[in-house]
Amino acid sequence: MSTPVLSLHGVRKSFGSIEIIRGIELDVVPGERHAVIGPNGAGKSTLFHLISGQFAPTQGEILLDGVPISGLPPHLVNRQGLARSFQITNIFPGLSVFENLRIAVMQRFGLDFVFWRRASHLKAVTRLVEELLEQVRLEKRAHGLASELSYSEQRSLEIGMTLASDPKVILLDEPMAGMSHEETEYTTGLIRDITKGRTLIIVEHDMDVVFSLSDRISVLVYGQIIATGSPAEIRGNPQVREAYLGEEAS
Ligand SMILES: Nc1ncnc2c1ncn2[C@@H]1O[C@H](COP(=O)(O)OP(=O)(O)OP(=O)(O)O)[C@@H](O)[C@H]1O
Repeated sequence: MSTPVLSLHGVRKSFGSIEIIRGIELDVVPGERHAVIGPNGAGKSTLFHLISGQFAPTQGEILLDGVPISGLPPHLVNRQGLARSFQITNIFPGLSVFENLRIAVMQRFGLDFVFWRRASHLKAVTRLVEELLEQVRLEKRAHGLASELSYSEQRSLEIGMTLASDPKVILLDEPMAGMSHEETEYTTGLIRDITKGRTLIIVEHDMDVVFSLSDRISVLVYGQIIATGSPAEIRGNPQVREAYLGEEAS
């Protein structure tokens, strides 16, 4: 296995006296699409909060490209190269699709106003925004208001904003939540395209999506990873079937 881009060693998280994450060991390799699945309340969201810096672990270490990030606040974790989708609430509904993406690109550079007055710099930003529009297939909607997009288009925009920082690792938290079958199929294709050559970690309840999209799957049960493997390995794992997948995997 190549050197992991994200590693968790002995990661634990307690709230008061209750331990929710109970000693996670996980290596995610560059370029893989890795899903985390598990029953309700297993700790998937908590795990994402730990990786993206919303929570600090009670114990253990998280490394991004070999650099310790555990305990860093979200904006510094983001600067190290990890981007997490923050759902539609992150979109500015009164701005156009183009303007939303431009804000995300400008945040990436984080430079002051004087920088943005240079025409050449603005042109470079516009080019990046146009590339993102193409990647998330929103070119035709560029000048419409974000609030006028369909639900799945808003998710696409939000994914585009996540890509704007050119992250090493992308975290997507239930991207298909609330989507129709058609929207789910469309968004799965989009995620497959935009994550080519990138590293994705996804939490998703739709098992068709998980098994078709992932290179590897980790199964989280009661705060512990009980198995990590290819979709075929996970499907055939008796412990996983018993603890979680049950008849869904058949
Ligand atoms: N800030 C918190 N304080 C106390 N308990 C918490 C906190 N956040 C989460 N928990 C508890 O941790 C457990 C795991 O929650 P979490 O949301 O991580 O699970 P999940 O696997 O994402 O669930 P779901 O699939 O339903 O989204 C739950 O019992 C939850 O009540």
